[in-house]
Amino acid sequence: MSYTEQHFPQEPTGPKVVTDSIPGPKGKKGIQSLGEVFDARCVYFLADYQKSYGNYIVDADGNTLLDCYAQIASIPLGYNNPELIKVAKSDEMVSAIVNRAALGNFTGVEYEKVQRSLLKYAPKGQKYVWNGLSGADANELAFKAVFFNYQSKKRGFDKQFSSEEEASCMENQAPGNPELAVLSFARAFHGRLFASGSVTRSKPIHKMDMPSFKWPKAEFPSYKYPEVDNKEYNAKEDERCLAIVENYFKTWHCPIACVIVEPIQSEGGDNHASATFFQGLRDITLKYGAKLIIDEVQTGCGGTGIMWEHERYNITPPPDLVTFSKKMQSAGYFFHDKELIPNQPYRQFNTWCGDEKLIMLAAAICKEIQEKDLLTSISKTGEFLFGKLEELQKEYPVYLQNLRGKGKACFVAFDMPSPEKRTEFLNKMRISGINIGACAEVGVRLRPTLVFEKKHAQIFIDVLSKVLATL
Ligand SMILES: O=C(O)CCC(=O)C(=O)O
Ligand SMILES: NCCCC(=O)O
Repeated sequence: MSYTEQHFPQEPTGPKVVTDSIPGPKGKKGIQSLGEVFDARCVYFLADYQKSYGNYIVDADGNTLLDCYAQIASIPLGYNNPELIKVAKSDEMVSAIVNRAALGNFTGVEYEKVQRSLLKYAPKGQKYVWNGLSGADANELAFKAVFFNYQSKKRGFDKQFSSEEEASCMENQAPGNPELAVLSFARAFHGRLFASGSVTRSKPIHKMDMPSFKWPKAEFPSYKYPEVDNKEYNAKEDERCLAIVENYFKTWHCPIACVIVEPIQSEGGDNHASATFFQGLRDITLKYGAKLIIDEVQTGCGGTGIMWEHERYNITPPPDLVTFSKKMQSAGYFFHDKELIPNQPYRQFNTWCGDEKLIMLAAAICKEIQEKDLLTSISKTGEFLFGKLEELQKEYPVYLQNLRGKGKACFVAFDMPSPEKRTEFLNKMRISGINIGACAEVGVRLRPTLVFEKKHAQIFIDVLSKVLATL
């Protein structure tokens, strides 16, 4: 029996659309009234989460859509997963919810066990975790850890701050607030807060009008597909982009304390890079005494068929920090060098220091993935899906351009010929019962749950081929 047969015995056998448009009349009315209390302009449709089940999301009008986007890559094990519901109803979870601890100061007796249960699933080579609240928060916390470490090393790890440093930081001035930079890449997405917004480079809408850190932007490889026919070109792309990174280290007006990079740039267009590129980044950061942060917010927790996508590249030594959120539900960063724990308490601190209920959920999700071998099954689904997409691509080369993500489970994307065609495509897919995502200007991305099986992939392909025939 497959995972969904076992855990979602009532899962629909296919999508069912009962209104002429999505949202239908109830959804439209609901969104309009919601707009009085919430900025509802980005709402695609109103979902009914109590009725959503497994791989299917149900909307307010009773439309049942096969969900290939899963809350922007964030539902790991299907809607209303019974194993997670058990965890949610446990006495420990109830206590964590109604007695939310300020974890740094008033840690509960059970917390060590919770933290250890999460650490079991840390990426290879990582030993510690610091918890945050969202992907953007995780990245900003990681930057802080890096900056503290950078300055502590310079000052001497055990040395106290000087009075000049203390006075100047109260004026937002050096030396207490030094000029240090984070290098990121064109088309990167790392969040929308201030430091995370400064390293985000995918769309102006994410950062317009915000004061920003003036940090260097390198180029991320732009590969040609299929990869087998473009090996030489793609290898040159790696070299070109690595040379740009190194040049920034040589010429930037202040020290670059770290590089942040996604293993696959997701929001920015599902842009992949090779093991050579990532090892090159590792080598450059080591050469210049900088840290390497891998942002696994979207790629982590199994979406690419392995738990942490960067492990595929065997980066040696492992990255210094790995940030996570989305499918993990909890957020934060893993690391291995104890000196990334600040030299004094209360530097990396806030009221919550994470969220115990979500850390419990994260550990339960990882355990379920491991115990039910969901990485093997999602990889098999991905292989089947990609094969079918390659066949369709022969028939519709204009609409399935740059098909990418082969061998990376269902973390798959392709490009449409124009933004207008993409909008038409996404709308037609939705009204035909498939919820699917966009990325960059013309990209279409699949981000299903880890319990997306061959039968679901087949439904997707059937609808896709019908829709492609109408474009
Ligand atoms: O738009 C956002 O803030 C979420 C972005 C994201 O992670 C994505 O679209 O992949
Ligand atoms: N960054 C994704 C926001 C949601 C969307 O455009 O579909």
